[in-house]
Amino acid sequence: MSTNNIITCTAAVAWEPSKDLQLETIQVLPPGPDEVRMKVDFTGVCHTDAYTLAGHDSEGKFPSILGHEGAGVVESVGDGVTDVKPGDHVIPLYTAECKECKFCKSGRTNLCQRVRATQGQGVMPDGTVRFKCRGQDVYHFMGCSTFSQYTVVSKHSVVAVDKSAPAEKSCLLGCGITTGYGAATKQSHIKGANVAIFGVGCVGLAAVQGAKAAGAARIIAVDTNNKKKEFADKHGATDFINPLEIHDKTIQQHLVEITDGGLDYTFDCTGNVGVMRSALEACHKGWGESIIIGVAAAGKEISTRPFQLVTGRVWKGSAFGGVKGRSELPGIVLDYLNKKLDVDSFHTHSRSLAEINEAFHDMHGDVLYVDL
Ligand SMILES: NC(=O)C1=CN([C@@H]2O[C@H](COP(=O)(O)OP(=O)(O)OC[C@H]3O[C@@H](n4cnc5c(N)ncnc54)[C@H](OP(=O)(O)O)[C@@H]3O)[C@@H](O)[C@H]2O)C=CC1
Ligand SMILES: N[C@@H](CCC(=O)N[C@@H](CSC=O)C(=O)NCC(=O)O)C(=O)O
Ligand SMILES: [Zn+2]
Ligand SMILES: [Zn+2]
Repeated sequence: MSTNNIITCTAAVAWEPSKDLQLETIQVLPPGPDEVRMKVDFTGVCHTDAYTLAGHDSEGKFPSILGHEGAGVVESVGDGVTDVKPGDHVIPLYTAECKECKFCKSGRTNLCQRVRATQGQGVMPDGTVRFKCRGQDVYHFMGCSTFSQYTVVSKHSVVAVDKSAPAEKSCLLGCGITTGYGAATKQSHIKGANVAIFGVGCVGLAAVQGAKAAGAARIIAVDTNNKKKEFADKHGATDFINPLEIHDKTIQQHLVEITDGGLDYTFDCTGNVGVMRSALEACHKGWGESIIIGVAAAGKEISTRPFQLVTGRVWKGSAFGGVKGRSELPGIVLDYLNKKLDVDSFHTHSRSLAEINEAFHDMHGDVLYVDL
């Protein structure tokens, strides 16, 4: 049943790049056809939010409401919405799934394109926004905008999940954990493989966990921060290497030496293009595959000698872990509830919405959530 009321609530607005978010009273317009308005109960803060706020995203729009790692409850739905209803516990999806576009039907990717163009422009699929602040339009972000007590998303960008999942934990499945876990578990030959994961923050640790769950033989965590060793070990890494402690050779030379020719799979979870090169060149000749997960700043480019690819190494990438949100995320939430997937240990801090700028400052090296 559609609704016409405007909700007045609080949101953290990003007015301009590199400035603190401002707590504002905003108006959230009713959901239009094929749209869902939800109350956001909890949101994580992801490095991609920080990267966009810092002005590093070529698609970044201001003023906007950032945040894309949320969980909450459907408040109302527009005409044409059948998959979710008021009261459903939901997770918004920055990687939509319409189940009808060429991409969705290909069976080869999770990158649904149904709402992607307008999402990148910070607007709803009809080209308008649902947020107003101080009489001004405010842009959406990644189709989610979870740094608001209420948000509006496309029906293709939201999925209902088990009501028993605590939202302060399940919100983390809206991005970081699913991204790393999915990227590892979806590699078809990872069972018995030798794997290296570069950068073991939230995404990399989840990739470690996924590699272990999928039966990888050796899981080497590579990180410049020795404090991450304890976490990598806990999630299932067999080795921890700090590249800053490798002398007289590159990290990729070292990895190739200690793995009898290189890794079957490597994952970049740093967003650093130099690390991406190392990860590719640490792959085994003939078949090693390197998966780029990290998001590099606008204008950055990757490079390697083409010979690296001629001789069989494969460079590819992964968004949201290759996970199709509406089809697969409810199952991942169940994996969490059934203790197959550890989410709890990723929850390190809690903050109120009023403290969201502190949450950004805290984020370095940690995963946290914000109580709305
Ligand atoms: N493709 C996708 O769908 C998604 C991509 N991302 C992206 O993934 C990336 C990782 O996110 P997240 O895990 O939250 O980030 P974190 O910053 O938490 O983790 C990165 C880790 O890499 C370490 N590191 C930094 N430089 C190097 C280096 N040269 N070699 C090895 N390790 C290094 C960092 O150390 P230190 O602690 O000292 O900084 C940190 O431990 C980000 O770029 C993020 O934007 C996130 C979600 C989804
Ligand atoms: N907008 C950026 C690219 C940002 C990016 O790569 N986003 C990732 C998700 S990062 C999540 O925390 C992603 O899924 N990309 C696929 C997509 O379709 O956006 C730019 O313009 O470079
Ligand atoms: Zn994210
Ligand atoms: Zn689609």
